[in-house]
Amino acid sequence: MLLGCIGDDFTGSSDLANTLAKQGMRTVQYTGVPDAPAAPDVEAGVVALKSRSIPAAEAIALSLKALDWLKAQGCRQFLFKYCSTFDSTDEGNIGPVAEALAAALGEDAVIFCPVFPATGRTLVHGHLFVADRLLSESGMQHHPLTPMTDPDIRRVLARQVKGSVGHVSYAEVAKGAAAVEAALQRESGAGRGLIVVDALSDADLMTIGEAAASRKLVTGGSGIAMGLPANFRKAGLISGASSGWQGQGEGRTAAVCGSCSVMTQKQVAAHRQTSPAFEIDADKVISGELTAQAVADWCLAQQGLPLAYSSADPARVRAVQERHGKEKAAAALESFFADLARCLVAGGVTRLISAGGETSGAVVEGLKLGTLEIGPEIDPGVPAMRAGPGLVIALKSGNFGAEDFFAKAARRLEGQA
Ligand SMILES: Nc1ncnc2c1ncn2[C@@H]1O[C@H](COP(=O)(O)OP(=O)(O)OP(=O)(O)O)[C@@H](O)[C@H]1O
Ligand SMILES: O=C(O)[C@@H](O)C(=O)CO
Repeated sequence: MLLGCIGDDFTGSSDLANTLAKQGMRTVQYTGVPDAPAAPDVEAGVVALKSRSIPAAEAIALSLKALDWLKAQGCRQFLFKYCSTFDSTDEGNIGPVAEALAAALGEDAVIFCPVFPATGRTLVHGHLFVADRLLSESGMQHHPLTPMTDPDIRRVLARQVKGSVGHVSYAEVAKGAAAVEAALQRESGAGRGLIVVDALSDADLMTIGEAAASRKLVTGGSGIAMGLPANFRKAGLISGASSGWQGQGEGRTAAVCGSCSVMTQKQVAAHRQTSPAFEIDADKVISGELTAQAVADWCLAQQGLPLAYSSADPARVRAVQERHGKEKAAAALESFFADLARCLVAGGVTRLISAGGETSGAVVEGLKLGTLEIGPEIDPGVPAMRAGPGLVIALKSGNFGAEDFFAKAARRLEGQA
């Protein structure tokens, strides 16, 4: 294994694995820290953690454990993947985890670059945009667990870390890899070793990747991985063999969705126009009145692609959180989705689509999925994956995918182009 990656959620990890696979690295995603060695042909390993919204100390401990495993697989470089919208709170977990990994690796110039142009995330003057809106006006200010109300990533990071935050400007990135390398050294030499790096395009990410060739640790969204495989290729270390992934023809498809993000709500609305959809009432889940088995039975009785969703607009989410408490509501819904996934698979579902990072984490853990083999891309940031001989799965980050995502994912999982 050459590149060892730690993802702070499950959908984000598959986003990263998708980027690395597209760039020609043989990539595998692991659910949590494996307790056995990786297969010898894996070139990039992504250890998916569910550490985005847990207490910072726990996120650090888990990430360091993942780092130890990746080091033991022989990795030469390490990547900490977080959300392209920098989902975190002032307590963490991006800053504290990155600082702990940097200390463990002895890296004194750590890149922070959440940029993912294919999904509209760009960074300039240290400010993160989603399409043409500042992060704080993009809908992310209403995120149920990590509302993002400050678009200046330098300021957000500074509130999370012990060390000092530096910046590499867009003007420097535009000058090329040597200029970025020099700027990283300048910032680190001035004691600002946690360095936010601007980027607007895939070409900028390739430049930053080239400049990061000798860095032990880089951090960012999946975009920061774009330029790293080229360094290994240049060194003659990548085999270029194809993975031979195949879709799942037999069985049935179902979709589950706990994401409340703006894009997901559009996808749910589009799906409802043509296909069966069951709205999960959060209050009834929390009270125990609605069971996962009942929802699974409903799904399994439908023709076409059934979708079970709890997605709601920010006002309804807030009302549920006020009635029950944020953590209790999230825990109840996530354990419901884990049960639902188990019931669906037990009922014959072989192609499962899950939307939402926390939701997908619960689904993957609920199904006890171990190693995920990366297949073709469904939409930017979302690959089809094989979880075992009888199950293929797609994990969609909240804001990813086109409006017809659910139907498209079903086709890809079946093996259609
Ligand atoms: N109807 C609802 N009322 C209150 N909370 C809800 C409701 N539906 C979902 N939630 C909670 O909202 C959160 C959604 O998080 P999740 O990570 O799954 O989606 P997301 O935030 O859109 O995705 P991502 O993190 O990938 O962008 C979960 O904690 C879930 O329990
Ligand atoms: O980077 C992203 O936006 C996604 O991979 C993700 O992590 C959202 O949960």
